[in-house]
Amino acid sequence: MPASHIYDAPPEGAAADWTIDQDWASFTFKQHETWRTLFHQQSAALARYACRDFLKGLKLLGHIARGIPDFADLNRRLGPATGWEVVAVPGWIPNRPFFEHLANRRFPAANFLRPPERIGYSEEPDMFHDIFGHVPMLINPAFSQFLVAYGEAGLRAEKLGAADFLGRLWLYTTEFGLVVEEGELRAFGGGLLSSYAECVAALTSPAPRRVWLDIERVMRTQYHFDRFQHIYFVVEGFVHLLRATEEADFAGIYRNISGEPALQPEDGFRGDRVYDGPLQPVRRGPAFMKRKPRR
Ligand SMILES: C[C@H](O)[C@H](O)[C@H]1CNc2nc(N)[nH]c(=O)c2N1
Ligand SMILES: N[C@@H](Cc1ccccc1)C(=O)O
Ligand SMILES: [Fe+2]
Repeated sequence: MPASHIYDAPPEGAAADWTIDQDWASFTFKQHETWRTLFHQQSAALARYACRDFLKGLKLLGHIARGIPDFADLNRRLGPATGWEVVAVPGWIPNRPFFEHLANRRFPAANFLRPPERIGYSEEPDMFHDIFGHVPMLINPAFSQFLVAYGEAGLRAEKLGAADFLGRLWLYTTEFGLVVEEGELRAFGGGLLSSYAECVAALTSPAPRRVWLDIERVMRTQYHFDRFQHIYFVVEGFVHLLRATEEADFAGIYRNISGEPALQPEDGFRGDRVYDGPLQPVRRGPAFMKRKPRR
């Protein structure tokens, strides 16, 4: 069982809002090396696979190529460019503080880094996943506002006991969401952008189901947390995602679906609008995977 940083009580040193000191000085040369390897592998691989605003956001954060970023330094750039700040958390925190941070434009980022042997895929969100996978997308105003609307909806859902249903909306958009841009299928979900292996599968494999986003359908659908998804949802664009979230009657949806069994990720569903557009071609491994010509 992989080491899991899942907390139901604030660990030693965490504040009441679950934030903790990033303790940037504690990271070793080896950990900065792991970060640099992750950064260069992922950015080389994503040029054709990531949505355009992710690539733009990554350029803005370019200095994080050098090694593990000091969040205080990162925030000096991120704040003026997006209105967000990154706050360090010890790992997976309960719904309430998580929603609270998002509603106030504070992005919770894990304060630990995956070990070198988990470079291609990590079963749990680590700092690389949060900073590389999620933060660049904050420069897209509609997506950034979607996260705020999501946090606010989460705080309301929490009162109804519906937070886990809303967690599915996060998972199938912010974690593993796909978007069509100029006719091309691209990834915007942080869980894809921080994992080359799953990003390629989500964009090129015929195996997973791909369905146009419908909020109620997403909230019915269970997910796997620590392996590749069996179904991916496709959005037409981020304004569309924001609009759908702002207009959703989450209380009504919750009443509709809470009495029915959840859909398994493998299940189809009546009314699914299947995405039948083009997939991405499988490209030869990115630069770092090309065999060096034998001298
Ligand atoms: C931010 C992190 O990468 C991950 O996406 C989110 C997903 N949903 C979550 N939901 C809760 N309640 N707590 C969390 O820490 C997270 N982490
Ligand atoms: N699989 C992602 C991390 C992740 C795990 C679980 C949920 C979301 C994201 C990665 O390798 O970076
Ligand atoms: Fe995430």
